Amino acid sequence: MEQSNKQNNTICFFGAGAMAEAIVSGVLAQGIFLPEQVSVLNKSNEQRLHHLHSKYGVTVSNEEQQKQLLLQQADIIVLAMKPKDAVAALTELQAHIRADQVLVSVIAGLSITSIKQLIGVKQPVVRAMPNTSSSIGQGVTGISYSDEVTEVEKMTIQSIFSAIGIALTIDEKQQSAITAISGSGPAYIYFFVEAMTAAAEKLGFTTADASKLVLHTLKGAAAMLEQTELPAEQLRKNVTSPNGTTAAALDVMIDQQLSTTISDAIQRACTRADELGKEIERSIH
Ligand SMILES: NC(=O)C1=CN([C@@H]2O[C@H](COP(=O)(O)OP(=O)(O)OC[C@H]3O[C@@H](n4cnc5c(N)ncnc54)[C@H](OP(=O)(O)O)[C@@H]3O)[C@@H](O)[C@H]2O)C=CC1
Ligand SMILES: O=C(O)[C@@H]1CCC=N1
Repeated sequence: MEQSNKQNNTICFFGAGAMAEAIVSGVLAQGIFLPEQVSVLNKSNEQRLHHLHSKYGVTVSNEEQQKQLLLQQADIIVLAMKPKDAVAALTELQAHIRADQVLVSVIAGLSITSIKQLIGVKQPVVRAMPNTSSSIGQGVTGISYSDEVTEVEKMTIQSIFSAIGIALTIDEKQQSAITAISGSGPAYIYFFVEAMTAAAEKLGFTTADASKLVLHTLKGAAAMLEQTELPAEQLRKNVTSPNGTTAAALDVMIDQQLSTTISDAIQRACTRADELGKEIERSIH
């Protein structure tokens, strides 16, 4: 309770999806905000609001007048809708926002310039790219600030994202790149886990055993990276006996150019983040 943030008493999530829930869950678990300091708004999905209210005890709304009130009362507003919904939401917000409210966008591609164009230039704007691991305090967030954000506000934002993982201040130019690495990154790992689990089942393990084997292999490998501080290449070599099983598997991956596929995929995600930003810019003009 003592840890709750006294300088910023209320935070309002404009958007109630997966990313909003990951941050809400993380900040509540870490005691950064109390449930009564948090509100979450969406467009229409009642079931989703019911879930968030019953699980976290936060205030929820999709009703116009109450939404306006909650937005006006908030010290920090987090924009957490899909890029395609951003222009409509910011246009709606423009009528209610004050210059002493900090606007934090987690929307992929949406630039600080576009946000300012839609809401006015005096606003302190934060562009952040978190990931869903924030829900368990293991997130990665890249943060960029507009010139209007004060040092005190920066410290507050930094403390929020640091409480739910690691937070790096980055140049806004790097936002698409960080989106492609750590924003989307958990999905790449889950995809790899899905493929390994399916392969284990094909080799005769039950789904439960296959999942357990893969999960613990992943956890052990991540812990080895963290605890030994050895480079991944060295750890990989330690597993790979000459002419052994690992070498046989890695030969298949190398033959099928898995590294190139991963590099191309990440580059494509980075380009897609830029495209999302440009699509938003075009819809403003
Ligand atoms: N998921 C992730 O891993 C990450 C996502 N992001 C970014 O976070 C943002 C949200 O993604 P995610 O949570 O996955 O998306 P979801 O689709 O899960 O959630 C989007 C939410 O926005 C709400 N919404 C849409 N329009 C409005 C509006 N005009 N007013 C209020 N609420 C609105 C939707 O409400 P309703 O359901 O009622 O329509 C829904 O609650 C995206 O911009 C994405 O780029 C960033 C980092 C990681
Ligand atoms: O897929 C997306 O566009 C968002 C941004 C990063 C993770 N999810």
